[in-house]
This record gives sequence, structure tokens and C-alpha cells, in this order.
Amino acid sequence: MVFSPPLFRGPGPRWVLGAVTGAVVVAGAAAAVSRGPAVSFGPLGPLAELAVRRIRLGDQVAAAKRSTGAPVDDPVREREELARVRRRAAELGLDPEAAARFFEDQIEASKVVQRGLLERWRDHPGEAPATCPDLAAVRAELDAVAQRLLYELAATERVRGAGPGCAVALSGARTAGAAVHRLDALHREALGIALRSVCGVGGA
Ligand SMILES: C=C(O[C@@H]1C=C(C(=O)O)C=C[C@H]1O)C(=O)O
Repeated sequence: MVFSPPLFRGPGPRWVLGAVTGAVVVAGAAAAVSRGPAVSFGPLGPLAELAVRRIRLGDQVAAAKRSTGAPVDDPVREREELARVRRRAAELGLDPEAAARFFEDQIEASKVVQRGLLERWRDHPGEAPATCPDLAAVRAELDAVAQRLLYELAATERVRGAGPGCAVALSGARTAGAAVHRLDALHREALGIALRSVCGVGGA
């Protein structure tokens, strides 16, 4: 289910706009939770959904690394991913460097989640997952999500260039994504990092 409010461009005090948007978002998200299916809010909703999906995959990466003892940081893998992002962004008519900066945020968000969870599981071993995901399989999923994120960046170029309208749309999408997926403080922090440059990621 997708809510698609128009971008607000009219005059009027910003706080009224923010309050109304916030109320609509929370009400919409709460209704969606009660009905169960995934929901995305507004024109940037799908992008926020994908960012949440990628952050959630960080949980599985952390579980895999907890079992194997592999470090959170893998600079070689990061470089490979960013090179691929630059290449594919250019194919889609996006600014490769801006797209790479957006993905640096996705990577940072994942590492914040991984470090947070590994610390939590070290201090409370009873909360640690019993299973050990296959890191290669999780990485294949991360790659698939990356491609979808790039498509969304391309599809939302106009919205992301809409100045204050972008900030309003992003706030709604982020709030709805966090509420619908019931993100805890750690994952909300990660979502903030993942989406912080959305309104500044330009096209070619
Ligand atoms: C997700 C991983 O952990 C880190 C985060 C990465 C990412 O978000 O793409 C890539 C490499 C690691 O620095 C991983 O090792 O695959």
C-alpha cells in the first residue's frame, strides 16, 4: 500500500506543515501496522523502504560475523561495491559521485547496526541469534537491494531536487518506515544515517 500525498509547495508556516504531515504519517503508519502489510509513505517511501531493508540485512551480516569472528569493516568489499555503484549510476544517468556518497551512507548505516548488535550480543549473550547466516548469500541480497536503490534514486530525481518539498517528503517516508518496521533506537539511528543525503543526491 502506498500513500502518495502531493508535495507541499504552497505558502504557510512550516511548523503547521510539519505538524500536519507528522500526524498524517503516524496515523497512516499505525493503520498500516494494524492491517499488517508493508507500507511506504509518499514519493520517497519506496526509497526509505529499501534503506530499511538494507539496514535489516545488517542484522544478518552481524550474526554471520559474530559466528565467524570476521571484522565489521571490509574495505575491499566496500571499494568493490562503490565501484559498481559508480558504474551503474552512470548508466542510469545519475551523478556517479553523488550516488557513491549515498551508498557510503548505506554502508555506514550497516556498520552502525553491526557494531551496535555485536556489542549488545556480547553484553547479553542470551539475545544473540542462534543461527549463522551465510554471509555470501546475504551479500547477494545486499547487491540486489543496491540495484533497486539506484533505480529509486533515478526515479525520484525530481522529488529530491524539490528543495523544502524533498525534506517534507523524506521526513514522512522516514517516520513511516521506522514506525511500520518498528525500528528500535539503534536501527532508527541507522535509518537517519542512510537517508541523510537523499535530498542532496543530484542527477547527471
Ligand atoms: C555489510 C558488510 O559489512 C560492512 C558493510 C558493508 C556494506 O554495507 O555494504 C560492506 C562491507 C563491510 O565494511 C559486509 O561485510 O558485507
